[in-house]
Amino acid sequence: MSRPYLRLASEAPAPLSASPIIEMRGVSKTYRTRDGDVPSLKPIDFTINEGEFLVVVGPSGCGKSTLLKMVAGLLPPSAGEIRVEGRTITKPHPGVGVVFQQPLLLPWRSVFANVMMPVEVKGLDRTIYGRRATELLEMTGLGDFANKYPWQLSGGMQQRASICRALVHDPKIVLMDEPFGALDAMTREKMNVELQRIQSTTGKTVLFITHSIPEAVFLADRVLVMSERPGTIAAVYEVGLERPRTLDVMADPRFVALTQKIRHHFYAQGGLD
Ligand SMILES: Nc1ncnc2c1ncn2[C@@H]1O[C@H](COP(=O)(O)OP(=O)(O)OP(=O)(O)O)[C@@H](O)[C@H]1O
Repeated sequence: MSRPYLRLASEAPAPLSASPIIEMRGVSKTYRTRDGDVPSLKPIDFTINEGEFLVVVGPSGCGKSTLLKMVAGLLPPSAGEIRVEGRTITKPHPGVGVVFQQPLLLPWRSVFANVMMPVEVKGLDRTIYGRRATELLEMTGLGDFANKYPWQLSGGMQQRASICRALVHDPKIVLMDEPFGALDAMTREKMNVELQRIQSTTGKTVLFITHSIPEAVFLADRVLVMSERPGTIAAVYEVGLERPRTLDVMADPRFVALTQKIRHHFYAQGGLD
């Protein structure tokens, strides 16, 4: 039977011409707690290529955030090695921007000052990167809100500001942990279109976590499906839909077929949540 979109992990090696930017070799995680060990990830071997949009979906508690935190250098693996741009990760890497589910903006700083935080922390040129912050705010429709405070913005606007903050120092890699989970459905769709446009125009490598299968297929070059905790790679699906994508792509028979295939995968293993 031909399976144009479904490839098992072992059958879907990275294309030969692509250059690896994030490499995971035998990466596993067991949390040591007072109540005993919590095995969270079984060994994972996976490569993300430069410029790739990789989306991870999986049941609640399967270790998605754990994986992202390890790639971010915020958490050490229990075993194995993660390499970013060829270097083993032992602490946060300057070429990586991270967006969490909550915008985590500082309420006493203006939107512009929040976006500029990585520039200050890294001691980068304020004039050059200030221009970049302004451009990013304009690009995400926040140009008129640079001098406002986070509480004067809607949830979607705050999340857009946090995305600007993750991009301001021009990281090659952006890690996003359910960034749109708290948004209403329409704002979320708009954010997906925007993120997809930003990624395809800037060529960033994105590792994105979501619970939404349509969101995953809309955004991804490849969707990595994880198994239940302790999680590991259950399957990798190649999306293959042309870019730029608009919301109309959701009516494309290939989009529908792939979302169904992934959904069936989840029902077969006991559901998403
Ligand atoms: N600091 C910690 N100490 C102990 N156990 C932890 C810790 N952080 C996470 N875990 C456990 O590790 C497992 C994986 O957690 P993780 O947050 O990575 O899952 P997830 O797939 O991101 O979940 P969700 O989709 O619900 O956000 C869970 O069973 C969780 O209880």
